[in-house]
Amino acid sequence: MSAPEFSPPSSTLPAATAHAGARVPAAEVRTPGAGLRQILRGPSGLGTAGLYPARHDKPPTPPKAPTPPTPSMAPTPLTHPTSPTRPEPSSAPAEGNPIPGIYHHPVPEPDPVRVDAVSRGIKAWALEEVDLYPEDWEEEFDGFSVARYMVACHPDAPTVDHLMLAARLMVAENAVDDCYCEDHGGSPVGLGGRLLLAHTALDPLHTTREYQPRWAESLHADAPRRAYRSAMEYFLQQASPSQADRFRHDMSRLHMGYLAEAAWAQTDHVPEVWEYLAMRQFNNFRPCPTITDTVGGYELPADLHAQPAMQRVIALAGNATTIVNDLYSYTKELAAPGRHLNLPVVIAEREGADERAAYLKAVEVHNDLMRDFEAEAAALAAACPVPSVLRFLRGVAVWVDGNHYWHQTNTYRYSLPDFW
Ligand SMILES: CC(C)=CCC/C(C)=C(\C)COP(=O)(O)OP(=O)(O)O
Ligand SMILES: [Mg+2]
Repeated sequence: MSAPEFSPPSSTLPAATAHAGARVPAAEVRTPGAGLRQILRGPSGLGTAGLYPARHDKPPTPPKAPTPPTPSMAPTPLTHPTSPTRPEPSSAPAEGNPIPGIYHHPVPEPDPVRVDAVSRGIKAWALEEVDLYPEDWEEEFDGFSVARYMVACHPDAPTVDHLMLAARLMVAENAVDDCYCEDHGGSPVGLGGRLLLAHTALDPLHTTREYQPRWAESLHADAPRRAYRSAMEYFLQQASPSQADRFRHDMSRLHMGYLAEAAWAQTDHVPEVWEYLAMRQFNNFRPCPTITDTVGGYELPADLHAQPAMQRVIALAGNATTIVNDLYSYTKELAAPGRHLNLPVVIAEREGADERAAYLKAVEVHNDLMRDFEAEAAALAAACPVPSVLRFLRGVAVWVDGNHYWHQTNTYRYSLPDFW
């Protein structure tokens, strides 16, 4: 199939929010033209509501008390054994406040039935299939709430098994970050070698008969490699070859970002703000939203994914989601030993701003990235209204929203600074 021609997004095209129910200050709302609204809205006839599982017209009201799971969707029964230990709580009410002034879109509470199923499945995988963590990390594993995260980010996944693809990769990616780079024994020293060898769990070594078995054995040598290897094996059962290659490319980007962060940490270098943003474009959530089509059970063709306009949309979305992390994890990172770079810290250091002013400027940077993402996504949707493109753009937008939801509500992990 050849890609339809479309021009690069133009700033003269009307911008649009891709979401109903966005809480945007009235002055900031730019109104899309009727034609563009129609494209962004997609089909609206009888029976099309199921295409927009995350769409809602009003911000959700937080539940007052835990509600029993309702069978609102019928997930495919999990084939995994039920975990012997307690999975993350699934039906607790959402907690946490959004950062004042942050531009975001609230999402409905993730389906508790699915959260429960993914929670059990991921715990069983972590404990029984990849021996991911020692017992005393269990609370932290549960507190991460990966099931709630993934169910919020992928409301269009056709089955729980599809959600499990995203959940395993998310856990594996965090295991590499924790064990190789950060909290759990990570260090910048020797990181390049560790990351490269772990990367071969995603992008296999092709070598001679003599050396192949030693490599294959190495993939079981530590938790990050076991997790990468297994999560990728599952992913390959569902992904097409080009979806798998897209994922490998995004993971190479991620690993390059980890290396730049580590190099700066080793020399205690604080980059300029734009340099930090460049590093964070690579040390980034990008590999997560870009699997939205695999998790959704369809494919954005490789030639459409590779279009510069699509690449720009993906990069802006990844950058917005990652600066969300910098903002919500700010106090956690300040409390950690040593200096941990994040956008407010770098702005304070390089632009001579006090902590509060730097933080508020970082919120504005995030908001600008979000608006640019939405404007470029709207322009691309208008220029290339191919169904897989429209669904992929919606999938990325929903991932952005689910990611904000998870950061806001993960009060086990994050808390806001006292700036307001
Ligand atoms: C899931 C995934 C691809 C993560 C890659 C990069 C990453 C770990 C983040 C974007 C999160 O940033 P950070 O390391 O600062 O995480 P915490 O603030 O510790 O939650
Ligand atoms: Mg962080």
